[in-house]
Amino acid sequence: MLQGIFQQLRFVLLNRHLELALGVLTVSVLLQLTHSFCTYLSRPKNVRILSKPYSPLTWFKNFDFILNAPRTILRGYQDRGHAQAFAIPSLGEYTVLACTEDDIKAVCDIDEPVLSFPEAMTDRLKNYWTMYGFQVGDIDPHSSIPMRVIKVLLRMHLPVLRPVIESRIRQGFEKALGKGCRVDGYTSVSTYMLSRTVIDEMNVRIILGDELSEKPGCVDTAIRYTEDVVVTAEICRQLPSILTPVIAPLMMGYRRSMQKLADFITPVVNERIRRQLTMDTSKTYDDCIQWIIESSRTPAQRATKRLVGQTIGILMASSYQMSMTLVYVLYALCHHPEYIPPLRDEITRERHNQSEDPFKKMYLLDSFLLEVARLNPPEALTVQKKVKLPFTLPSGVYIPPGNLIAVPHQARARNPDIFPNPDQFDARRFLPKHEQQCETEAIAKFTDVSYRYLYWGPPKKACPGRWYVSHALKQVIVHMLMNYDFKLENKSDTGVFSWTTIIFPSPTSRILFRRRERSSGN
Ligand code: HEM
Repeated sequence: MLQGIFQQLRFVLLNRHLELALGVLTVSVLLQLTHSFCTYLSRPKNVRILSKPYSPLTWFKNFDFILNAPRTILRGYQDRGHAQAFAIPSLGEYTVLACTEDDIKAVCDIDEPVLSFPEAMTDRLKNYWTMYGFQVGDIDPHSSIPMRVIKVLLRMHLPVLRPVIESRIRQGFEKALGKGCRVDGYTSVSTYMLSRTVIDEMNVRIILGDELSEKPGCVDTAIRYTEDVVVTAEICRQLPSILTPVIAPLMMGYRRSMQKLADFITPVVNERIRRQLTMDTSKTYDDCIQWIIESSRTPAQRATKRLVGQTIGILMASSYQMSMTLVYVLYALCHHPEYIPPLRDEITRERHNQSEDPFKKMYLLDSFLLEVARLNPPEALTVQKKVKLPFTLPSGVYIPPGNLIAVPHQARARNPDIFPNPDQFDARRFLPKHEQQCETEAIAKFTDVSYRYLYWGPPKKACPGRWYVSHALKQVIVHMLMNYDFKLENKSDTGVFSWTTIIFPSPTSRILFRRRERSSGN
């Protein structure tokens, strides 16, 4: 019987092209209609919805969401005087945007089983297919392993890792600038590629350790892998989820970056486990692979594939947002060179003081980073959560399960009631009015979290990597400022483009670097 079905299928595929095309079209239209109807049934109530998912133009509107989501969200936020929640149909569900202080606090503070951040991320990143089978779930239900590794162990080791990070930064700059071309005494490089190379040189060492970061091809494979994940996940998001098990492996298999990365990591994991089991302490390690192994306790957590998937997951979480932030730092320094001399003075002063934490009193640097991040978030939305149980916001908006909820972070950063003169870049915005107050008042740090400034997510469960990000980015900025002069090749080439709610820096921008004559030798 099975043979008969295959023969019929073969016949249709070979001889009935027209019927086949019509069949595919009919199934697609039926799927879309069913989908629109289901989306309509689960629409949020008591809230303004910016457009209707069941209109015949839905597919075009999906394109609008893909290409213009940050602009649509900004308009929706401003139209209502920043004071009311609103909803937009995204790609198969509604995203409700919480705008009032009470709504925002509720979205930040309410978690599983009502609202879920991991589920929103799983839907988006298709972890199982893009992170070597890694899934959040029963094996480590509260993500305690990555939390301990990043929030406790990595943060604790930052002072001892400082020289290692510094040498990786130097290596990253040399590698990126080595590929540049000479222009009027400067070296011209792609701003994005420079940032990626420096950040990934550093992250690969911190996460995968000395041995792998020195292995030829490992850093480049890591860069290719994170690019592949973003492209694969975003394409799968546009298609019916039933196609993910087919499309995702095909796309991830095209350059084989995930498998190659796993091939680099697996023998190292196995060797480290062997050493742990035989109590061989002849070598010590200070990297995330080691801390993941030490933090994994149950047999399921300690399975090699799970340990490799967990490592790859952390590598992915650490990569693209950090390099995008470095691009925006470069743009800000080039567009506002007036901040370069005071930043250099602050660095020189703190070097003379030789304090244990060299960044503790670099107040301007913290304020500068807070301002760069305020105006250049990597996403238009923050605190993105999937609604798992029916949920009503304090303002009365009712959201059925299956929808998304989030805070319009980028739009809020331009709200004059929260940040006066919001469109102006002011690197001193987060500093007290008088310099003397820096010694007596609590000064804003780049790692601070608050309901007003949600760059790191919800205050009670914010990004665990923020201390590493802050520390590492400050080291990169200090290295750049003290060793190089730099300027953009074309100042107007620093725009951004968006794909759904992700905001990317322009890939065409180029930057010119030249060694400073009186380099401090950092
Ligand atoms: C500029 C760089 C970064 C930004 C802007 C950023 C921002 C965020 C945000 C907004 C969240 C979501 C929190 C939530 O809504 O619950 C998050 C989660 C997370 N981040 Fe980061 N992040 C950055 C870098 C990193 C790095 C370098 C690491 C790892 C070393 C990391 C590890 C994580 C992890 C593991 C989570 C999930 C936390 C959870 O499950 O609750 N991030 N990050």
